[in-house]
Amino acid sequence: MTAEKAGDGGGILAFIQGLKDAGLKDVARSLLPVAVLAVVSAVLMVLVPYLFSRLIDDLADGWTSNAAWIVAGYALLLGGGLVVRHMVEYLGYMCAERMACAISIAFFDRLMRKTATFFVDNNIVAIRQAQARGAMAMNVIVQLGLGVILTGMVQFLATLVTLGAAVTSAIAAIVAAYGVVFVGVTYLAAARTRRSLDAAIDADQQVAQVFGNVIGAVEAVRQVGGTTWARHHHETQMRGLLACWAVYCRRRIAYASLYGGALVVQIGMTFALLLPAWRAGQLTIGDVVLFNTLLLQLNQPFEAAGHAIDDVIRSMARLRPLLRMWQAPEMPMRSGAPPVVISDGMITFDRVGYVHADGRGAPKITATARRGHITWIVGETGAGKTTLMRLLTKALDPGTGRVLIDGTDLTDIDPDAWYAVVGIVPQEPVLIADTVAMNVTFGRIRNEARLNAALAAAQLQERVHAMPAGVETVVGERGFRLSGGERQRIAIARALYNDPAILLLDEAGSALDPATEAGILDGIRQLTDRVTVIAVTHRLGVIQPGDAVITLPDGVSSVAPGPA
Ligand SMILES: Nc1ncnc2c1ncn2[C@@H]1O[C@H](COP(=O)(O)OP(=O)(O)OP(=O)(O)O)[C@@H](O)[C@H]1O
Repeated sequence: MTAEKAGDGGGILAFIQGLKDAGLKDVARSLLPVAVLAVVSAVLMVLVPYLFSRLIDDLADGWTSNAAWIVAGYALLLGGGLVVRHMVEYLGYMCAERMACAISIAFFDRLMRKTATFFVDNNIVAIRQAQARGAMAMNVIVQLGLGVILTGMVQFLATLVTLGAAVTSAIAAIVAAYGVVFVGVTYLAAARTRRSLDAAIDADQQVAQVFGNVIGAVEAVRQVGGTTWARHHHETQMRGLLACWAVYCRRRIAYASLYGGALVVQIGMTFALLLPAWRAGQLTIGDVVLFNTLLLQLNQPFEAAGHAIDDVIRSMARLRPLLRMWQAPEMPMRSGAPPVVISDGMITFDRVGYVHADGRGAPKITATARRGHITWIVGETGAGKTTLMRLLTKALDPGTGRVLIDGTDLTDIDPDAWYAVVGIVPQEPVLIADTVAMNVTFGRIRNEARLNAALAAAQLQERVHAMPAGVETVVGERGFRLSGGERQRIAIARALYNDPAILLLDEAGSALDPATEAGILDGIRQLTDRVTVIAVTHRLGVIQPGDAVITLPDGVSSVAPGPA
């Protein structure tokens, strides 16, 4: 628990630093005028009843010329106070929304740099939930901080000053003590129930993770008759979450008696002091009215401040999943790193190996890939082919040995600089719900000639031109309006679009018919005089004489004798 809390502290600092980098300073600056207005609003909340009490005393003495002025001032301040309170509320809301916007932008930037492992551990629903809840939590913290905690504190101080002057300093001290007890009990209750609150937040995040897993695989779940299981699983999790919240709420209710007790003591003590003073003629009836109004009014900010502190603590807990993700390791980027210059295009595996957490992975490989032919990586399933490819795509860093690119250690090459020269076709193509053109260019500058050339090289040009809107055809969620082979060919076109110096294909033809795969490979072979091509395959028939083969787990580089 202690380590976790310390981690949270570090997380908050890193989080604040990240927000500063994302332009939070501007948002923070815009909070200042709202804070000033919050102070004005709090002062008015005390000034107005004070004026009213003076008016009553004036009226009790008979009508004086002052009374008209006091009534006018009272009415104006009452109206003005209302306007200022609304301004604080909505300007605070605007600042909070700006802060939420800054958080979303900064978090998105961070996600872009997260390691591949991060996306293995967290699904999109869980990430989105952490982001939305975190932004909402910051929103609550800002709004309550300005509108309730700051206002409440200033109102409290102004009331004390007013009560001290108009009534007695002893009563002011009792009220202050009540405030301290109220806020102290709130803090204590929040601290004591923090464990059950954290458990509820963690359970909530778990629900999101499972929700994302099941909804992401909904068709498969339906097809195996797993909907009852999925529903039950989700319901069990939701009930577990509810149980966590019930424990938290029950514990909080137990603290309510402390608030009640504090209020009884406060009222009893203050009236015990006040009434004898009034009977002795030391206080006017106006003073008693003022005291009563302020005391009742004072209880509100105490309660509101108590709830606000509670909400802020709850919001801090809700920030935790976001903070954890915020702090998760990122790919080491080197700002201003020079572009990678590929000269010979020689890739050397120098005793390269990687072991996953489960002890499996890629064995130590020593081999070389050159231009002039395709270098195939083959081996039985689970031998470590994809793991080796993930080392080449910098999704993983070697556990042992090095990958050298024209003699330079790949670990020392900036990811962005590397991705500018490499084309990657993963084992499972990733498409977004956008057009064919967008799925090929993927945010790179669009060039019609290159787009068409890439589609042609992927044997997709004819098929795309036959589509209703050609390259502007929308492919559906994850490209599901296309066939598996078409999705794979879009991924190939995407890899070729930027004219890469190195091409990495991980079973890129697994969903294609032999003729289409052979056609694409013929085109790729023609590129090998200027492109280093490394490809994983299970179909040994695609290997041609002159190709190089790295067989896992041995990792021996050899020239294939011919088609199998
Ligand atoms: N992220 C991971 N965490 C733990 N183990 C992993 C991870 N990724 C892969 N593995 C394990 O490492 C081993 C090698 O996996 P890899 O995907 O590299 O094999 P492969 O040769 O590409 O297999 P296939 O031919 O079936 O695609 C497998 O046993 C796999 O279970």
